[in-house]
Amino acid sequence: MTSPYRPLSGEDSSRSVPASLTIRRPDDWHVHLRDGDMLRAVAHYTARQFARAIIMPNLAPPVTTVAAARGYRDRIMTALPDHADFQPLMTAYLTDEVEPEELARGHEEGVFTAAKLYPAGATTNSAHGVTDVANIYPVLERMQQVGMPLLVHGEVTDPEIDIFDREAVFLEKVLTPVLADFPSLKVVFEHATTEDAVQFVTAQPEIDGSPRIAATITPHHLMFSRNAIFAGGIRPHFYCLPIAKRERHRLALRRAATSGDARFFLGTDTAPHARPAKESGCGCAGIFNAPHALESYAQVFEEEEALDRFEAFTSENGPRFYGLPLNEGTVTLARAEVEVPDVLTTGVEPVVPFRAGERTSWRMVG
Ligand SMILES: NC(=O)N[C@@H](CC(=O)O)C(=O)O
Ligand SMILES: [Zn+2]
Ligand SMILES: [Zn+2]
Repeated sequence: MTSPYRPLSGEDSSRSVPASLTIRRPDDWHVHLRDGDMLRAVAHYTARQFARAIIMPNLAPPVTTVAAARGYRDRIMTALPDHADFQPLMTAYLTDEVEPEELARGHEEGVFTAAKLYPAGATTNSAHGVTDVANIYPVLERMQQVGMPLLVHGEVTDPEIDIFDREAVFLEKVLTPVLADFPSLKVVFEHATTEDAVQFVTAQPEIDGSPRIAATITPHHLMFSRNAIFAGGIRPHFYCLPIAKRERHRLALRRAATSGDARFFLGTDTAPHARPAKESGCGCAGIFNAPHALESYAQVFEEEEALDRFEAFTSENGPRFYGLPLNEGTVTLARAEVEVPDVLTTGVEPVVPFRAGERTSWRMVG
């Protein structure tokens, strides 16, 4: 089968690529760990590579209260091997009904790091999301007051809007007024997929010399364009939301991620679904990239000849934006291949990982 990825440009022998790379321990600023059997099957992949992760709250039912977030945090820690050195950073799922005081209390008590806006119907488990951003204005007011960041799945849900345009329309119709109405609210534009989003983020003025908006970028949106979803047939394991866009956008994301600009940082959006739920007449959106996420990012930075900016993207820009300390300790990647399995069968249900059957060009070794 031909690979839908851009070929490694490492064939050029005039370029010197280090045999290994040691960086400050990284964090993952956008992760779906799920719950129950799936949580137990996947959590260790994220904890192996990352010191901390922003845990998405789109469970069924969603995580909307401080008590639910504490319970979920405990289940995550229980699912990990003993002595795992990993800190889940919890988020609240915004609904039309969420109470501003519940969020503020969760933030004050150190349970909620941030709150997540899913427009109702935009993506997996978003049925309880916000139907009109006007409904959460009192919540945004309170978040702005207490300095709690707003994380957004930035797509409009109007079925009249073409799926490839939903991110750009969200920027204009939803995010622009929110930023104007809440001038000191901090925002993370999650899983940016368009040149429009890159330009939008870089165009926003800073507050007192610090960015007030940043964006996470996934490995998969850096590695393939929408052609991969249709390469020789329909390939459900390349389907996620926001959907991959045309090549021009992928190249803009690669420039942003590797630029060293502090407003762009690592967020894998690892989103496991059991194989039957992906390989279906109506397959779920989401790509499970946790097993080799760092390896994938390293490959992109190598291809862009930007390995000197890798650590800023993986380990510095995120904590600085969130106002958290940088991690102590390091991880090391070697310029060596790993064969990604076709399917992972350690859980109750099989899950197909990102890059299944491919060889990575980097390997995390410690
Ligand atoms: N990214 C996805 O395609 N899916 C995510 C939800 C999300 O991040 O939008 C999921 O929870 O499966
Ligand atoms: Zn999303
Ligand atoms: Zn996500």
